Amino acid sequence: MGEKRPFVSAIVVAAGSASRMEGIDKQFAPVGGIPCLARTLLSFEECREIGEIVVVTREESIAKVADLCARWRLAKVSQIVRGGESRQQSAAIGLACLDGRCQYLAVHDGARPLCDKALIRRVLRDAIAHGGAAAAVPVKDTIKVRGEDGFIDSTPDRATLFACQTPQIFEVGTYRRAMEEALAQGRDYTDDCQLFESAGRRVYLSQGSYQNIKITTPEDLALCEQILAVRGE
Ligand SMILES: Nc1ccn([C@@H]2O[C@H](COP(=O)(O)OP(=O)(O)OP(=O)(O)O)[C@@H](O)[C@H]2O)c(=O)n1
Ligand SMILES: C[C@](O)(CO)[C@H](O)COP(=O)(O)O
Repeated sequence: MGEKRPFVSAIVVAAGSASRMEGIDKQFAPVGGIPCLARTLLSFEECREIGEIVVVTREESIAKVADLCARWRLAKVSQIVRGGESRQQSAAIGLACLDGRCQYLAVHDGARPLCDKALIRRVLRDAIAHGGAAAAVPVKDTIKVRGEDGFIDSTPDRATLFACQTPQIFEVGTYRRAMEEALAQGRDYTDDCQLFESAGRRVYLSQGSYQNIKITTPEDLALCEQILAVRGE
């Protein structure tokens, strides 16, 4: 008999303001002919280890996201809720909606539509082994720390530097405690690893993918199309 698989929930955060997108609503922008958010959600839908998906969006987009879920037959989406002022607040709102069976929680940016199910599985395997894991890739450039005067202060050893991505997957009890403490103390982190680490827990860096880009500025949409063409999709 194999071991019982844990119940894994996903929170897809898509309630940002896309202020660097020059007016494009990136969650609904087409990526390979499919709205970005639908493509993101399909990867989690198709990953058999994922038991439910909570989508956090802007209030004015809730009906549009519901239509998108119906159109793309996203049966695992259990709730679509209004997000908060910061990414962490949006994650906290999603956290409050999870199925009581949830043991591991995957947090993923709605704006990363090229994450595939193999990547989700890889991070989940590491999260189960270590309590928490995040997709990450080695940085390609030499990174400089700039001083206030505009000159280079230092050059960290590149071999130790990784760009962190999502999904980031955690044992849910610790994540919940870390979130409660951070909210109570007014701490607000840009990613969930920092939150998990604030509870004294370590996060393993899993092998991410250079294709798993976050749509942040308009040229990232063109980059997505090129990546899909390389993949033959
Ligand atoms: N209050 C917020 C802020 C961000 N996000 C989500 O977190 C992910 C990563 O954030 P980012 O790419 O920075 O998105 P935006 O906040 O939309 O972009 P910007 O910072 O350019 O305004 C996105 O999927 C975004 O929708 C969220 O759910 N709620
Ligand atoms: C979580 C994240 O995607 C890791 O790269 C990132 O920190 C979120 O992006 P933001 O621009 O800081 O909201």
